[in-house]
Amino acid sequence: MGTAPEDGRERPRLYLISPAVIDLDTFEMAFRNAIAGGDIACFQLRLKDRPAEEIITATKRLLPIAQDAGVAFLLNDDAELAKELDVDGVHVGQDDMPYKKARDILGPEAIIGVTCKNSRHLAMIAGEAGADYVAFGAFFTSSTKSNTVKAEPEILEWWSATTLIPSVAIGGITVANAEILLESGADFLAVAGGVWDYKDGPKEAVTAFNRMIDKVMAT
Ligand SMILES: Cc1ncc(COP(=O)(O)OP(=O)(O)O)c(N)n1
Ligand SMILES: Cc1ncsc1CCOP(=O)(O)O
Ligand SMILES: [Mg+2]
Repeated sequence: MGTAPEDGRERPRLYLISPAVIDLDTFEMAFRNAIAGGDIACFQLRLKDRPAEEIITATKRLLPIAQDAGVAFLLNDDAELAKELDVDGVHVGQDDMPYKKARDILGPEAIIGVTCKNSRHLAMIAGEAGADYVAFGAFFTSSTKSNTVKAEPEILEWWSATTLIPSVAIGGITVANAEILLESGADFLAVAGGVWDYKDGPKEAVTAFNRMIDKVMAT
């Protein structure tokens, strides 16, 4: 997913997250529309607590679409399934498989991100262990996930001043509230509801997020 160069800030990018439950036919259309809207670095299939068969079926349908568009494809939680399905990586939380075990399963090329909530300590541990990114949040109230810890934008400032390992900001992010996170140094904006529930549809949401990123980069 890239590391910021020493001579300046790399352009932040969008990290798309699926809804926790989907109708695959409907979602495939929404996913194609989102991709048509502009730059997306990464997609995480987060079918929360759904049967493996459902995740496998969805991955087989959505992975080629992501690959054609150059969007990295990650699974949530399950490194074994990520290996079996040959996707680009996995996101693990503090109650999931430990980072090290996920790395052992997936190998050195895989993208592995770790949830760090609002904790500098967890981020240091994940970064030192070799995580490809650390995820901070939830910065805002999320309609996708209820059991979250509140994070403050200052942690993004501190992280970007401390290390070159990319940060992912997550939790209730919309076009309307993303600016502070970008100004605070977020490398990626991880968004579900802010894209899928956008008033004008997912394509326009992705376009609007990219416009916001360009605006912040220009100032
Ligand atoms: C990019 C990103 N950041 C954080 C999370 C949350 O992971 P986790 O704490 O394991 O919670 P669940 O998503 O598994 O409910 C994430 N999935 N992605
Ligand atoms: C998985 C996750 N972890 C913290 S908040 C969240 C949900 C992200 O979805 P939304 O962008 O709709 O808040
Ligand atoms: Mg998890």
